[in-house]
Amino acid sequence: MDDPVLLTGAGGAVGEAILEGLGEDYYWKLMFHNPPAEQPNHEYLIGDVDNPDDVREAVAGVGAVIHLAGDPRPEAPWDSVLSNNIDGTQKLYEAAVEEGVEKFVFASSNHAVGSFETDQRTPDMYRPEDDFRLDGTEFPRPGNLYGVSKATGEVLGRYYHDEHGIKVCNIRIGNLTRGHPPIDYERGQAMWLSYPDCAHIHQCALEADYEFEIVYGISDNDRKYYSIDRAKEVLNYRPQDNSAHFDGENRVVEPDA
Ligand SMILES: NC(=O)C1=CN([C@@H]2O[C@H](COP(=O)(O)OP(=O)(O)OC[C@H]3O[C@@H](n4cnc5c(N)ncnc54)[C@H](O)[C@@H]3O)[C@@H](O)[C@H]2O)C=CC1
Ligand SMILES: O=C1O[C@H](COP(=O)(O)O)[C@@H](O)[C@H](O)[C@H]1O
Repeated sequence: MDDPVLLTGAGGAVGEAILEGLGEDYYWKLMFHNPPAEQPNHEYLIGDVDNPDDVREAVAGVGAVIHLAGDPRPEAPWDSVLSNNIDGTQKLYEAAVEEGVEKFVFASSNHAVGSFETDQRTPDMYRPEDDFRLDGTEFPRPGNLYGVSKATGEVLGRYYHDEHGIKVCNIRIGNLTRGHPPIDYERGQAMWLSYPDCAHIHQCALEADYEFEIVYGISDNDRKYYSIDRAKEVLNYRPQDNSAHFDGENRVVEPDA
């Protein structure tokens, strides 16, 4: 991607992981909701994705969008996910297709499919010997209204791709934590996404050739109930991390050189 890339939600955790890994690799246009504490090293603007003027300004001149902005709380109430996640995503898509943006990468979530984790399947599905896998072809099954908003974001992408041709990659992000996987949390270890793998999968989504995709964004954990085969095949995703390579906070196996 040679054109500038808009990163919404740039001040958050996922934005931090992406900029740490790819800060030098693209001409970034960062969108913050509130003024950042430190002066960014990249072009930036302050705005609300639920404001049509702000999103028009944000997409001006960019070739791709990584859309992270929104309310990330699994317990977020409907009025918040309706405005920040659903309306905000729709307004951004509308502005992006009007601008002729080529690619739109959407931060979807494990919570879009949270209700697959039934009492019958858990906790076995969080363990390495269990072979239950979701692969991105399944219909969403959210377990909360936040998950509904993420599933809706995916469907908005389907519509804007089919009717307007924009290339769309929905990444159902697992559990991003810095440095090491969550501790004493089997589910979180099974869907861990390391900071380097988070940056890498977003770079893959900016560079690969596809039309409309739904992939899982997790590291290559021994324990997993999300398949990463589609991300490997279509995006050429090659994760370096695995939650099994950690004992608590300590890495006990180095990533392959
Ligand atoms: N961190 C994780 O493990 C996961 C994150 N995600 C998704 O990734 C995205 C980023 O998540 P995080 O970085 O963890 O969250 P975060 O809360 O750290 O960052 C979100 C950013 O979006 C901004 N924002 C919120 N509403 C906005 C609006 N109306 N207009 C403009 N900006 C707005 C906030 O100011 C914040 O900087 C979210 O969409 C979240 O749902 C999905 C799955 C897992
Ligand atoms: O979508 C998200 O998922 C992560 C992981 O979910 P959790 O239920 O294990 O906490 C969550 O931490 C993050 O806030 C959310 O945006």
